[in-house]
Amino acid sequence: MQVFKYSGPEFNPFGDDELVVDDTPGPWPAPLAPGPLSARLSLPGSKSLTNRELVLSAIADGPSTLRAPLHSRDTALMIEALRAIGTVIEELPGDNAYGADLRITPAELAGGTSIDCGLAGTVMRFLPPVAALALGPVAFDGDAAARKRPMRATIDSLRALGVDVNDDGRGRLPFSLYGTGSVRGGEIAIDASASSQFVSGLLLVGARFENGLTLRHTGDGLPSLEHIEMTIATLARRGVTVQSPEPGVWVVPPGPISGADIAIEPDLSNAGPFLGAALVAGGSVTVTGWPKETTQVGARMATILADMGAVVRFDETGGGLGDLTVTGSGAIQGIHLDNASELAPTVTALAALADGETVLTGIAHLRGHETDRLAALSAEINAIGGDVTETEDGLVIHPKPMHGGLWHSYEDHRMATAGALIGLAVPGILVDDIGTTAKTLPQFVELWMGPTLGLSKPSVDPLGLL
Ligand SMILES: O=C(O)C1=C[C@@H](OP(=O)(O)O)[C@@H](O)[C@H](O)C1
Ligand SMILES: C=C(OP(=O)(O)O)C(=O)O
Repeated sequence: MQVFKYSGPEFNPFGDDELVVDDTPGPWPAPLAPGPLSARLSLPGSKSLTNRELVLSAIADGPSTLRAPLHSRDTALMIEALRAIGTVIEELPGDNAYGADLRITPAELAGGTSIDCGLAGTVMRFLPPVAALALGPVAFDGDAAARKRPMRATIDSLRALGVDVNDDGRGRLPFSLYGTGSVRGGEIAIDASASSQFVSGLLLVGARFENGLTLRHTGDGLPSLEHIEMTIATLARRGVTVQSPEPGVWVVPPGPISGADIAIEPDLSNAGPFLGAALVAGGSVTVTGWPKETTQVGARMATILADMGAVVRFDETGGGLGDLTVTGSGAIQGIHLDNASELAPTVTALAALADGETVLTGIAHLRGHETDRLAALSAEINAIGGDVTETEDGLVIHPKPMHGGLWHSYEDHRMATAGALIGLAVPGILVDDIGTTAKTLPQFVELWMGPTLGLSKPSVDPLGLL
């Protein structure tokens, strides 16, 4: 693990001290904001879009090219998994700031292999239905933390589709399946209340099942509907039309999936902490390459930050893209927000620094994310003097002065960035494992210290703007 720390006195990031990189594992002193910000940055590709497009490219009728895909732990795991079952994935020459474009050539899928899901929900929920199309056994496992994440709907749905699955009955990783080279498909019902990824994983592959797929969600509320919409939109671009005759029911007809040339949008959820920094420190942060139309839930950050007191501006730059600029005064308003999805850790960090109460609802399923995010956020903020209460389906945050201390990341990239955000305003926050940001944004520290805070020379400047 690479750890970044200052060569000078801790908690004094404003002097002449140089940013040095060393390899000694240790906590990362989150820098205080040096004053109002004036930052402009571009971000690497979306995890959710990259991993959907990788899957669709692997089961398409012809080759695909992914432009500006995300290169991070979660996408590397997806690439390795698809290669393990036979897909050819090559890096194309080029000089992208955030890593190579990818050429994906589908091949006959073969089992006889094992897949490491790491802690990636998209790998553990999207890959098993793909592997079921392969000939031969495929074993799935992941990090110790991944063995706690809900997997029952994936396991049960594969069985209902006629796939032979071997598991220990806990509805968790590890398990293995025995592909026969085809999947019968047809009509099934699942309880997807623990994760929208159960639905997305099946919809992505449904057109490849002999009878297609009719999927009915039977449980309580369905979380992260935006992510299901994203799945349907990525399928539509490849010629697969998913019908939804009633809420919670989706029909995927059997048929072809086209190869495609796809430009991946920047990750708007990962933009959250950077844009939120303007609210904490004051000043402005601009994220370039922001798509005018998108299915990413991260786009909601623009409205959320406006509701929390920011001035948000979108300047079109052409080609359906623009610059999103968030300007803050340093004052933050509390909000009531339902279904914050993967944005919840960022919003909670901001709420802890706000002037009034924040109530987050509709996020009970965050207990099954990289860690139990409701427990982790309340434990960490309360440990540094804050006031967060867990409710049945969310959090209530009351602003309270906080003090420095060790901030635990729980192997969760969004817990680590939440610590960095609080550290902008609270002196002495030490994030125990900032390296966990590599799950979806390996350049987090460079972008945070460089373009955002102006504390170091950025080594990533894709648009030559900095
Ligand atoms: O499909 C996806 O790309 C995702 C769906 C969501 O999962 P849940 O529905 O489990 O929250 C989201 O939180 C995750 O970060 C990415
Ligand atoms: C929940 C998340 O990840 P995953 O794709 O592993 O579910 C997340 O990125 O916030």
